[in-house]
Amino acid sequence: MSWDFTGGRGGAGGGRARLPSYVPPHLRNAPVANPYNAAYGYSPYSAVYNAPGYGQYGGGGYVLGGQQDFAPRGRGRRGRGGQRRNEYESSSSSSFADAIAEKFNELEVLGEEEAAGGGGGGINFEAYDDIPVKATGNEVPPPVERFDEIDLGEGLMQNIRRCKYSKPTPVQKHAIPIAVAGRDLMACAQTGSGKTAAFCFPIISTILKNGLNSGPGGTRTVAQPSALILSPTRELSCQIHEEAKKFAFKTGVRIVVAYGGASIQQQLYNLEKGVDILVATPGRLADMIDRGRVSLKMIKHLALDEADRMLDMGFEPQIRKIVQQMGMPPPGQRQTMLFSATFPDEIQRLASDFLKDYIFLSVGRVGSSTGLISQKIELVQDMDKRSHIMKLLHGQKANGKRDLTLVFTETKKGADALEYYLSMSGLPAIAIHGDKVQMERERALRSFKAGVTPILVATDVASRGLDIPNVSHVINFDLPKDIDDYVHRIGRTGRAGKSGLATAFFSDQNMPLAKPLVELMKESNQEVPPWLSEYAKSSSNTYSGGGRYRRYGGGGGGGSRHGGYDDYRNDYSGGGYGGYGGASYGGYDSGSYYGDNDYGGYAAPPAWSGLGGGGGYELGTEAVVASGWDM
Ligand SMILES: Nc1ncnc2c1ncn2[C@@H]1O[C@H](COP(=O)(O)OP(=O)(O)OP(=O)(O)O)[C@@H](O)[C@H]1O
Repeated sequence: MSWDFTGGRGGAGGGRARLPSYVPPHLRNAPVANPYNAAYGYSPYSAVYNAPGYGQYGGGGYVLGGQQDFAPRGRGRRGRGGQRRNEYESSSSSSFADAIAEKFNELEVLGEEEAAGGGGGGINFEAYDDIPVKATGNEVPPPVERFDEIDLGEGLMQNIRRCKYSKPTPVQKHAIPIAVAGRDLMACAQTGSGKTAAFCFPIISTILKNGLNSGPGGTRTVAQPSALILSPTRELSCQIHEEAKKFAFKTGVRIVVAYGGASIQQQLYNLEKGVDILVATPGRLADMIDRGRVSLKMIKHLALDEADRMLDMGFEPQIRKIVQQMGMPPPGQRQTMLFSATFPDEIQRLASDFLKDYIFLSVGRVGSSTGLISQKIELVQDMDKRSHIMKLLHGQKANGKRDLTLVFTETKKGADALEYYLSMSGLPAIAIHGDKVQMERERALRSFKAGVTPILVATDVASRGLDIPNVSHVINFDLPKDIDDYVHRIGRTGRAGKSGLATAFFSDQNMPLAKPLVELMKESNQEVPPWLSEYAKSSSNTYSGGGRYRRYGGGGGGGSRHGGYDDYRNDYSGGGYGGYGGASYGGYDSGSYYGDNDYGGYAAPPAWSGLGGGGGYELGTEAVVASGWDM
């Protein structure tokens, strides 16, 4: 990938997004357009990591093997000008991604042979070879090896070829046939493994088969989408919207996005033009329903991305209201699909209320990180963190490392302070968190993606789902309290078969995380520093683990089945959800992150607690309101 910031992005054509006029802190009062580019330059991000194959695990699942190389991410080619606009696109935002979508029409459609996997776009996804796959439930539809084994419809197939998705990823191989068969699905697959397409393709394909809800130019005042995709953050909803538009390009399927912090009038206007698929954050959607502008009574497909987060204590009441009390057809009359990289049992249990006769699919050592990410944990006390990160970033610069670096802090204030510190020290950094207005958030993300400000300091608002090419390094300046949050954070790198580095600063305050961190690193074949193993041993007597929910544990107290999440129904023995003994990580860490979000103003519900050892779950009494997750 090459970068040119002199007149828009890439190639020679017109109609591209201009760089934002925003000037990041380090550049204020400086005349240079892109000092990082000047100082560092950019190079292609092309490393392919050959991860060791994972072993199979038993228990009735089917196991995938063989070659699974697939094409690079569907960014397509840059270049060739033109201002043509996708006639079906909504125009809610003139984002950077919009400019890419505009160019989509220009992309060459691969020939059948190439699309069937001949070329694979030059990237070999050997990392996914022998990945363990398990599907439980009644009459599980068999997986496919190629997209054209399923009747997805010619329009969608063309777009798949345009995206240069030459082969389905493992989660797509399994999830798409299940979803196209109309089955409910709870799917757990590693970060960056292609879950978005896994739920978008079946939705688009089924809508195409069943007929469009409303063509462009309709004038409904109450929008009645037939599919709803919910995600926890505004940025993620925008990203899903952009992806879905590419998949539905020129098919006539209308996709609209609704999220907080942006003009509701514009979004309502987009809905009036007709909508088949609504991508939304919960707060804005509830607002639109309350205003009588959206009706859910025609919903045939419901997808929750980052589903464990959506059913986590901060969101669960809102989601339950939307799904159960706002006119949506009940399970059985709609299809429900839940996707995430992590799926604690307690969340699975909650989620099962929304599903009927569902299939649980786990792909990869789910809940663990992918072997594509090389993890480094360093012992750094709080007072030394700043000097340490400076060394790290300067080292990167000296090594010619020119890709993007994402730095996570625990608090919004911490993010601002670190942004300022780095900027003042001559490093081009910008912050994103929930106290920034939406425009600032979007600008920060754009500036980061474009490489203008190649260091993004973020709270957990950026920890899930975001697919940013070229993020080669994730630094946990502050480690999260919960191991699953760590999994999602480091998952911003090492995506779609590429390798990445994740460095974490571990301080005394992170002792509760030592044990789950060691387990996770071992599962991902990472080298565990001896001091961390020692910490893990000593902390395991004191702490019950670093997670809010149970991650591991064998049914009936028999230790670990495998490292990660499994269908919670396997634990069910008719008398409650007990038997979480053995290696179970229970417990709830206080200090978690239920801050403001885009529907704002709710009191954080009671915390889950006491999940280890005895089984079941109970409500605790502490309502924790803190800093990181903020939309
Ligand atoms: N079949 C495919 N061939 C090539 N690239 C693909 C394919 N499917 C998805 N991708 C690319 O892989 C990248 C990651 O996909 P996606 O964002 O859907 O991952 P994810 O599993 O949802 O990750 P996360 O858990 O972090 O949300 C995207 O850039 C996407 O375009």
